[in-house]
Amino acid sequence: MVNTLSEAAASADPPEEEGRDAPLSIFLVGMPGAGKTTIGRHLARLLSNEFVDLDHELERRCGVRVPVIFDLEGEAGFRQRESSVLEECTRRRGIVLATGGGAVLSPDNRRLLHERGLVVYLRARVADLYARTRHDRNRPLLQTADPMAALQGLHAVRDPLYREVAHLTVDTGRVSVPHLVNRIVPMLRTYAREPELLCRK
Ligand SMILES: Nc1ncnc2c1ncn2[C@@H]1O[C@H](COP(=O)(O)OP(=O)(O)O)[C@@H](O)[C@H]1O
Ligand SMILES: O=C(O)C1=C[C@@H](OP(=O)(O)O)[C@@H](O)[C@H](O)C1
Ligand SMILES: [Mg+2]
Repeated sequence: MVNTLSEAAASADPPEEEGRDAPLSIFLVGMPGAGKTTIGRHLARLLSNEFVDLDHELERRCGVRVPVIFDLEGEAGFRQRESSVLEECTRRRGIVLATGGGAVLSPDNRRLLHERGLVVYLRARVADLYARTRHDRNRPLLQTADPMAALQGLHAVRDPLYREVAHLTVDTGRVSVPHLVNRIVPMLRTYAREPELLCRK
């Protein structure tokens, strides 16, 4: 894996329609409820970038919501579709992409994310994730008798993967979305100026 954004820029496969000088994309990763969709939308607005949510893109293409894909094709079917859309979306430059929480499970997805853009891990405590997702019925993996235990299990498996794939990590606990966005933007700017200084995990 490359270690800095400049290496990422150099190693990324340029999309056919854009050259290597096109602006890099920002890829948000993290657990369900970390705030990828919400923060991604705000961040894109502030940066005047296009916002893409991987789940919404998948839903648009399939014509059904994520839980229906899980019902019809199981998690394995969902992951295949997710990987295919991720491969396409990560080719695009200058976007803010909110991934789904499980997108990092595939080693190929992790490689594409890390090599093609700047990956930001939105980190959150399991208790906060639980509070933010407990009333939402659109996350099939959390529709269990004990969603807190489900989140703990997912976090144990995935936290090392988010750390592995990320160029930057941002703690989201007890910080409002606007504050987080205002915190992330200067980090991105510093990183873009001096990428070697900010290769944090
Ligand atoms: N930093 C935060 N503080 C409080 N609530 C948040 C924060 N980030 C996200 N939320 C809320 O948590 C819920 C889940 O956020 P979402 O963006 O869908 O997460 P993800 O896409 O990572 O699963 C939403 O209702 C959102 O408004
Ligand atoms: O954690 C996961 O495996 C999933 C997270 C969801 O996205 P969010 O992380 O935006 O909730 C969605 O992709 C799907 O329900 C699977
Ligand atoms: Mg989301």
